[in-house]
Amino acid sequence: MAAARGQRGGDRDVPAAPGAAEVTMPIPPIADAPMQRARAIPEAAVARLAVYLRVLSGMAEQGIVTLSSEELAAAAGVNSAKLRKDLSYIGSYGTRGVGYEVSVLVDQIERILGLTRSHSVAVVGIGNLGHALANYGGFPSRGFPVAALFDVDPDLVGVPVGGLPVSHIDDIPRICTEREISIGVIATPPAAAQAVCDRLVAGGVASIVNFAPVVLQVPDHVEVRKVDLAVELQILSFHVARRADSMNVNGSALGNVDGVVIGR
Ligand SMILES: NC(=O)c1ccc[n+]([C@@H]2O[C@H](COP(=O)([O-])OP(=O)(O)OC[C@H]3O[C@@H](n4cnc5c(N)ncnc54)[C@H](O)[C@@H]3O)[C@@H](O)[C@H]2O)c1
Repeated sequence: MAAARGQRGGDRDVPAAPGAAEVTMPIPPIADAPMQRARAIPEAAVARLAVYLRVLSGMAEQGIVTLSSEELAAAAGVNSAKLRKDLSYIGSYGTRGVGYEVSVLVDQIERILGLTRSHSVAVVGIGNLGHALANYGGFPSRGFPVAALFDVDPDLVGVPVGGLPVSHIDDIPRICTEREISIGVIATPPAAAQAVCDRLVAGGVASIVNFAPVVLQVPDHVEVRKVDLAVELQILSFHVARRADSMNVNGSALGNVDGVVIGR
């Protein structure tokens, strides 16, 4: 059981859309980047850095050596001013007339995101979602090997999923400690999520991705990211409603959705 619980280390929704309210996050300690420890990066910018990294990695695979901020911004779907601001957080300003060196930028972003070493992942709840996550080949190649699977269902325990046998949840603390699991993914029904979270914390897991629609209570040193596709759909719905509403206003520059007045 987690001893001290509090909200500081509790759920944080994954930033949904560019332009969402920005929460400042301290850069985690990175052994080989001591100069950057003291700086803080807005949480939404951290999410965008991960997007830039994905785009840059694809470009590196295509043999692209340098690119301009406009090119990278277009490929990442953000405006170039925001991109330059994001890259300034990591001390990367590019070279006038040349742009950014792809390999250098990849290294810098990987260091800031703490991706210079791999983070072993445990998935708990091997149902529909857990099966998909366990079988997804994209995690190991991005530095997140799935190293443990857990479920409570006796029909699943011992059965390999994605090449890894499912273990019983009673073994979460021991196996997580032995396999040095750093990230736990919770894909159980909501009623089971808190107890599963407590077991992961007891096994030394300090980063949790929670798919269950429930707010988890965790000690301060534990970071929880809550992933909720329904929230993403609701945000899209909000933007659709906002666009439709502003069209109905017939040429007016303002729209009104559910009592919220939105400037265009
Ligand atoms: N966030 C999202 O976008 C999103 C999308 C889909 C599902 N979900 C959520 O993810 C969770 C899983 O959804 P699903 O469709 O895979 O459900 P599922 O019913 O197919 O699978 C749940 C699994 O959890 C296991 N389980 C039950 N109690 C457990 C416990 N105490 N410890 C360990 N395992 C336990 C079950 O045996 C089962 O294998 C649900 O909470 C669902 O609401 C979230």
